[in-house]
Amino acid sequence: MRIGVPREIKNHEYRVALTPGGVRELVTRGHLVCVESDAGIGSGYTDDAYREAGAEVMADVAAVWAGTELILKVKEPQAEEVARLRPEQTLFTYLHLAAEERLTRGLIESGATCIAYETITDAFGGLPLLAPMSRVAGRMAVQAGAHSLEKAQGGAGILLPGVPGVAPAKVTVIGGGVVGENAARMALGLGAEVTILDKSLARLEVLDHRYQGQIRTVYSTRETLDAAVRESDMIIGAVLVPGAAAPKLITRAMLADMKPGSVLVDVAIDQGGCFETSRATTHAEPSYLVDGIVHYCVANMPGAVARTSTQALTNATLPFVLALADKGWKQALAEDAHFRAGLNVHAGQLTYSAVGEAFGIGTVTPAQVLAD
Ligand SMILES: NC(=O)C1=CN([C@@H]2O[C@H](COP(=O)(O)OP(=O)(O)OC[C@H]3O[C@@H](n4cnc5c(N)ncnc54)[C@H](O)[C@@H]3O)[C@@H](O)[C@H]2O)C=CC1
Ligand SMILES: CC(=O)C(=O)O
Ligand SMILES: [Mg+2]
Repeated sequence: MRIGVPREIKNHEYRVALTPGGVRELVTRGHLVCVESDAGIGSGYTDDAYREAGAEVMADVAAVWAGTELILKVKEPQAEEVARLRPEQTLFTYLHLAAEERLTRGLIESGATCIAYETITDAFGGLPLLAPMSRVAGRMAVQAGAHSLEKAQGGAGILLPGVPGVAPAKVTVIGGGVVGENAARMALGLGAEVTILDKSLARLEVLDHRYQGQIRTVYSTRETLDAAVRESDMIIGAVLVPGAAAPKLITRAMLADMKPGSVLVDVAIDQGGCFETSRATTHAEPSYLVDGIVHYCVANMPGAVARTSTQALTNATLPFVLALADKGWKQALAEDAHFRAGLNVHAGQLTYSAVGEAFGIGTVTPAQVLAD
């Protein structure tokens, strides 16, 4: 199969969808991999490293898209990339469609087969291609939040761990999944006082057991959210309803109850955000103030630590990439129900019901598509 790896073009996105090691795996199996010049440079991989691994490095981005059957990316396609997609092509990348109606309609119109990393499932109820980046984003959320608490960023001027004689900051994490647990671990390690809110008692039980009282676990209700808003110096939004738009858990009116200069880090922004006042930002201008509260809402946080993130992402995607290349999308998805859950769009039809519900678009199931 001919496989294309374009350079990522989203603002301050430095990851790449395949390492030279991944290229070598594909080439060894007889596939042809076309990598756009400088696609890996932000992650520390030179064009020569890709050539040595057996890739064809192409300066012309149009040729990478035009000459290949499978396109591997990291971030959702930008408008100029959607325009390059063809009906016979398969696109494998993060999509986060429930947050972007225009992109959803664009992919439907393209006629291409679009498989989202973030909706692929595993046998343990997890999301194995979201998890590596959720670990990165969870850990980064505390770094970003700590920076945002500094006066120069509009923050309250609080040092997360405090110092002897001065109390540490209070950090609340809403959603104790992969992002939430990683954020809580970092905040704990830095000496903050950490609380996790979740709707899942089973998840809170796991966290309680794992952290042996070092992290408070609280069932998420209107009442406990109100208390978190009043008491916290930093709140990290880390909820997920897979594939669906994030629920708005903190409204604008609630900001009035927060301490001035407190910080909201909305990691769930890639699914639309879980705070009413969140809007997606980029690493160029990551935060803004609303009613005296600092908002950090970068939708591609792992892009800033591209070397770590590219390696972690491609470790997880490679087995799925190999299956697509060896078998073609139809057989690969037919043989694996968890991989099939990644199918979001095929031949002009939406195949993911939570996205259909978000935008009032009719859907068919992946199983129906495969039966055709
Ligand atoms: N901004 C960025 O750069 C990145 C964002 N993300 C996003 O972070 C979000 C979280 O991802 P993961 O931690 O991997 O998901 P996860 O599925 O591991 O965890 C989500 C948690 O939220 C809980 N939850 C759901 N609804 C809730 C509610 N109403 N109240 C309280 N808790 C609730 C669930 O019980 C679950 O424990 C996703 O939207 C993901 O796409 C992930 C990586 C990078
Ligand atoms: C998960 C995601 O959207 C990211 O890593 O950018
Ligand atoms: Mg996005």
